[in-house]
Amino acid sequence: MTPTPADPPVTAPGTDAGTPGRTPVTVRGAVIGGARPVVVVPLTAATPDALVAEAGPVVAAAPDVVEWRVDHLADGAPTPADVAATGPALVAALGGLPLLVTVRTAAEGGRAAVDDAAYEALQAAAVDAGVADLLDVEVGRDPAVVARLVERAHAAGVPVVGSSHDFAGTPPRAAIVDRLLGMAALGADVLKVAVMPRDPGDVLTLLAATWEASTRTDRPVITMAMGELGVASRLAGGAFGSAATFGTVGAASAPGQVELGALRAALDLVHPAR
Ligand SMILES: O=C1C[C@@](O)(C(=O)O)C[C@@H](O)[C@@H]1O
Repeated sequence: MTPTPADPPVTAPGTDAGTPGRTPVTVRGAVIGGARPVVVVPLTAATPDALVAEAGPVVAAAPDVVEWRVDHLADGAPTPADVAATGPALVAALGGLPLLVTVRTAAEGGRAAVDDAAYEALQAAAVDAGVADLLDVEVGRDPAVVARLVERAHAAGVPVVGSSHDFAGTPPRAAIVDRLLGMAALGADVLKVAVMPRDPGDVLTLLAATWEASTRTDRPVITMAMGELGVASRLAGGAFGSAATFGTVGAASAPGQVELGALRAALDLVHPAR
């Protein structure tokens, strides 16, 4: 980018040296915003039994964080009671690995066709059941719902991952940066944006926005360009300031996710000293 007088000093992402005020989020030993991106593996089973079974090989592969895609439960129609009943068994199966709880709505590429009230109830159930180490909150929902969920999570000591998905395309760089920084203003502790690239230029836009945003906030930023075109962002996003990357052990939860072993090999190349 072309620095303007208003721009803060540019520093290497993921290094504490020279990055005043960078605030990593640490959950059960996983440092989000540390020297190297954390690897997150999603679980997408539709029934409680299948979810616990799905967790087995994931735990064996030892990712940094596990994501529970609650919207896949009950074939896309989970109730708060389902969350409260299923969550503890999953947590027990995870053997101490940190759990990110996500209800991905249909509007953002997920399975849950829920209104704001139902969305809030599902998320609240996860917090109240004590199963979430991190809570994904879609910042595009009703602002009052977002504010209440952030407050509820924080009252329970649960950091919030603000999230926004654009499955239709890639907004301009400034819009992506505004979206990320806007999440911080809403109280999110980690700021996450996923976009769908239409050409390689869109991937560059996403990476440029990642770098810019990560120099303008102390909070960890997570980004990815989805689909085949975006794979480079999942492998090398850490070099541009992204604090996490989603990989698979079995089922993927979004297009373009890379198998965990291959992802780790790439991270070893991109972040050799860490
Ligand atoms: O927000 C994200 C990122 C993601 O959409 C991806 O593209 O890897 C996968 C989702 O499961 C997760 O909630």
